[in-house]
Amino acid sequence: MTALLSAKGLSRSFGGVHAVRDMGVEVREGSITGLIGPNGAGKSTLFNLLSGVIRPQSGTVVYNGEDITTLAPFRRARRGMIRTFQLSREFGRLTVLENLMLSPQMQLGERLWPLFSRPSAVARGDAAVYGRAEEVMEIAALTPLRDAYAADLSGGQKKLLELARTLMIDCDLILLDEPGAGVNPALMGTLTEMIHRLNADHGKTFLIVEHDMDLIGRLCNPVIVMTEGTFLTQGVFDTIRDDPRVIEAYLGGMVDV
Ligand SMILES: Nc1ncnc2c1ncn2[C@@H]1O[C@H](COP(=O)(O)OP(=O)(O)OP(=O)(O)O)[C@@H](O)[C@H]1O
Repeated sequence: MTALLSAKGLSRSFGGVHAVRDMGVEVREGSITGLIGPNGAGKSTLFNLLSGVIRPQSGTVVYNGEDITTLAPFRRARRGMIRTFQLSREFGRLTVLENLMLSPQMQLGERLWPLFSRPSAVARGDAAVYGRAEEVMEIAALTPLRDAYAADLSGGQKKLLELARTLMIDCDLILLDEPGAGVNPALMGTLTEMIHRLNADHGKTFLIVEHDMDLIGRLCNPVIVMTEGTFLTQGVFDTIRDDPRVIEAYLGGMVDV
């Protein structure tokens, strides 16, 4: 399999802190690749560099053979690469359906104002967008919640909505930032199953940053380990878990892998 996303020599400092230094990463097409590391290892900064939220001070990011190092996030989205955020970014006073219908405009950098100034346009919507929203709600088990306000959803339901919103545009690569954070065990099963199905049945490639090792172990191959801003190792989860260098990196932070 070829690399859908590849980054080389990425570095980014904040003041004197080298959050990411000389970091390389490859995400194979069709994989669910995990990214782990102790607190402060640089995972979120790397995610921000890969998704274009911040620019690297050195290094390159290549997606689908194209150098996208300096492209804005919405331009990356237009090329088929979408990300979610650790804290869900839904509109609390809109329903699940309305959030989904707004999502393409948001992700593709189009103007939102006309939609808010003409709320009936959201309700009516474009037939194709409405149809896609119905499909996505089915995939994400959100159909029973279609008219619920996003603000009233549980933490786990918000994570499902966040993931569902990425499906509203035609994307190949989804970057998930801690999808399991704040999700109760019952919904964790639904979320894990959804990611698995999107990969196996819909051909989506994933890069997932996650602290929940159960989710990483169940879904991800390979698993990339970062520590102190840079690449430590990568491999299958069972090997990574027993690697003394990985244990040492985590034990420095007094956390079991
Ligand atoms: N905007 C910023 N300004 C200053 N320092 C920052 C900034 N962003 C990140 N850092 C620092 O860079 C280092 C890496 O942080 P980062 O959030 O990328 O790590 P992480 O692996 O995602 O951590 P966690 O697992 O706790 O979310 C940390 O020392 C952090 O304090």
